[in-house]
Amino acid sequence: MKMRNPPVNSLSLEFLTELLISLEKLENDKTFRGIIITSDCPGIFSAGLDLLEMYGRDPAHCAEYWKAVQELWLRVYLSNLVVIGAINGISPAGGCLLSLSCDYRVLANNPKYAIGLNETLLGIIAPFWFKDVLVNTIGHRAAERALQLGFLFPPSDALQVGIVDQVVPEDQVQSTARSVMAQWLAIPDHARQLTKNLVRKPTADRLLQQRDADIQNFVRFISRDSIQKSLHVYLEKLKQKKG
Ligand SMILES: CCCCC/C=C\CCC/C=C/CC(=O)SCCNC(=O)CCNC(=O)[C@H](O)C(C)(C)COP(=O)(O)OP(=O)(O)OC[C@H]1O[C@@H](n2cnc3c(N)ncnc32)[C@H](O)[C@@H]1OP(=O)(O)O
Repeated sequence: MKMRNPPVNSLSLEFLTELLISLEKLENDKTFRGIIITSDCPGIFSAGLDLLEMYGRDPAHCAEYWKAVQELWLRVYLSNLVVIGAINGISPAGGCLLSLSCDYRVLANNPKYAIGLNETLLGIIAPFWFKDVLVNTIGHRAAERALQLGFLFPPSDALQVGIVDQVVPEDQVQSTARSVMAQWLAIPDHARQLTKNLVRKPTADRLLQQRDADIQNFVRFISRDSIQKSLHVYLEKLKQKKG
């Protein structure tokens, strides 16, 4: 699955909906047993959640958006398919969550391709289920530092801390992802799927048990004047960077 939402594969409501529909189709087609998620935007896996879906929007829109974010996460995280991330670009925040929700992550060895949950740098916070997935992946202490400081790990650090499973030369990302897929597909589906569910269900259940409350928390938080100001400042910084 090649993500194509130029210029930066930001996860807008429309794009999330497209991804959800595509995933659902693949899940329902029994001839598919695995997917490789990668990007069609040069140098960018995904810029994460679309800031314009959270800035200057009314509460109803924010609620609809957050529901779609939750939905995509649950679908990828709990997918019965083998999901491999072929991460061929930078992957901050929501882009990192998408990567972390794969069963295996292969990152291209380019110092620009940083990955991490950088929410605090925007003046916002990673929701508890983003945090849970990071803690599950790199452990409590490393996650505590990474989350507070908004670390974006370059490939060598990303491998060392375990946020990705493999770092390979850029031209080998897709072929490595395909070899990894072959290994994973050698396992009988039912055994692998039940095991995946056993490991991941408690984390997903934490959100499933409080989805509506999570949406309300998000809407309350994102609608605060101080948070809207932080988003404004961050968006202006992105604009000014262009010069
Ligand atoms: C108490 C209870 C709390 C409950 C929950 C509360 C909290 C809310 C949590 C919300 C979670 C959010 C997670 C996220 O994912 S936030 C998004 C984080 N993303 C980023 O920080 C990345 C920002 N982008 C960049 O750093 C760069 O754009 C880049 C990806 C490195 C690419 O750089 P470059 O190639 O130089 O491209 P430009 O910077 O020029 O960007 C082109 C274009 O795209 C716009 N853009 C970039 N990123 C986003 C984005 N994420 N959303 C929307 N738009 C984006 C950028 O502004 C440019 O637009 P213009 O061409 O119009 O100027």
